[in-house]
Amino acid sequence: MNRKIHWAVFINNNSQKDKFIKKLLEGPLPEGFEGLKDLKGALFSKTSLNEYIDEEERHGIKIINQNAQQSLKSMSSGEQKKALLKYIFHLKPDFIVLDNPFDNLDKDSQKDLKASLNLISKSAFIIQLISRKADLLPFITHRMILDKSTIKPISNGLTEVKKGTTSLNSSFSGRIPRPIIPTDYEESVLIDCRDISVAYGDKNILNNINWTIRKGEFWQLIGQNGSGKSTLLSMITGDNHKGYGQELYLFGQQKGTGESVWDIKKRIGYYTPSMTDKFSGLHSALNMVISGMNDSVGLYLLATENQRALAKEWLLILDMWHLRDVYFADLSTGQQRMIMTARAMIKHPPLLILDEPTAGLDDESAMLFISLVNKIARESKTAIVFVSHRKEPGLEPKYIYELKMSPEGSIGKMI
Ligand SMILES: Nc1ncnc2c1ncn2[C@@H]1O[C@H](COP(=O)(O)OP(=O)(O)OP(=O)(O)O)[C@@H](O)[C@H]1O
Repeated sequence: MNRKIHWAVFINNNSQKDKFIKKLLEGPLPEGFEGLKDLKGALFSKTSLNEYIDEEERHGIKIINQNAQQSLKSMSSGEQKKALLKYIFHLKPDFIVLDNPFDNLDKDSQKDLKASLNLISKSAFIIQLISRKADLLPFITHRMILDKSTIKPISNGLTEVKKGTTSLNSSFSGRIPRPIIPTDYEESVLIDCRDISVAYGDKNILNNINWTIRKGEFWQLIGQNGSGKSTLLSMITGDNHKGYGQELYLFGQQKGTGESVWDIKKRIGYYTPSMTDKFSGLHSALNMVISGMNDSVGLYLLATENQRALAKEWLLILDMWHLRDVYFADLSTGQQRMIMTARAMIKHPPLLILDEPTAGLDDESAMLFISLVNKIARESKTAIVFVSHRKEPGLEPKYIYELKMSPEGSIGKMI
């Protein structure tokens, strides 16, 4: 094939990305992409990965990791993306749609992925859906913006890509609303990991981790792909059976000494973007926030007046009260994340965990989201653990805990 054309399609809060991807892969082709008619396309995205994970969990069918012992779900983000790319490579598609391919990847993995994509670009057309300008692939020849459902060319460099107008830390009026009932956990130490080690078979993951999280502290957890961040989080949330018999104290009680899982869960607010896919989306923005008080999405019907009033306060702070009756599915990605964070925070749990919460957001939405997290940290007694690969401009963690990989398992240190 001759020299290839490759497109970057900038997406923002208003872009109807999913519909655009569907049209590219199933037709009718969007304007400007008619040249792809009758060509075979493949999708490289977090959503397609989640579908493969689902397939494996529900039906035990391995598709992209057929030769691996390990389940797709238990792989790190970098490992999952490598497996997907290898699978796509093997399919020999004519074009590949890349949906924010660098999300969730650390610098080294991004470099590896860039090199592989460069190679693939010699034989397949690439359409890169991109939220953050810094991610632009070097071989891209055409740039456009997806404005709602309309594709518009960018003639002059990137100047037409919307500039952020949000100023950090001044985006919300009023203070974070108080909970109806304060937490029943008043001790200063929330989580205490003493010499925690984890191995899977002969693969060492964590090596003598010592980490104490106290009331009100704002942490960022960083580390390369595969360094064990998710594994460590699963210890903290009480979900990992490898915590038994170790010096792991969750809200004052050692793991494996008859603690109730419910007592741990109710003290942690948790949000990661893939959670959003699990909701049908047919609940209003207001009801999604209310459901954070009842721990089940459907139970907003039983909400008390106080609960409704509190949810209203949150929507007002987020400047989303006018969107209260809009279906969650119809909100922009940035707005959905705000709602999910309010939902996780509404009871002021002692600990709030945000796992890669800015993945897939455009620069402006990411900035607004970070501004909300900083505000929560300043105005509540909730401790925060924010997991992210990117150095998030503007994020103001008080402490950074870093996992550094080694053959004996990652060691952790405060930096
Ligand atoms: N159940 C399991 N069986 C085998 N290996 C596992 C299991 N769970 C995790 N691992 C391995 O442990 C390592 C650490 O994975 P983990 O997901 O904790 O890393 P991470 O730092 O969160 O990575 P990422 O940033 O890419 O999400 C990976 O190599 C992963 O494959």
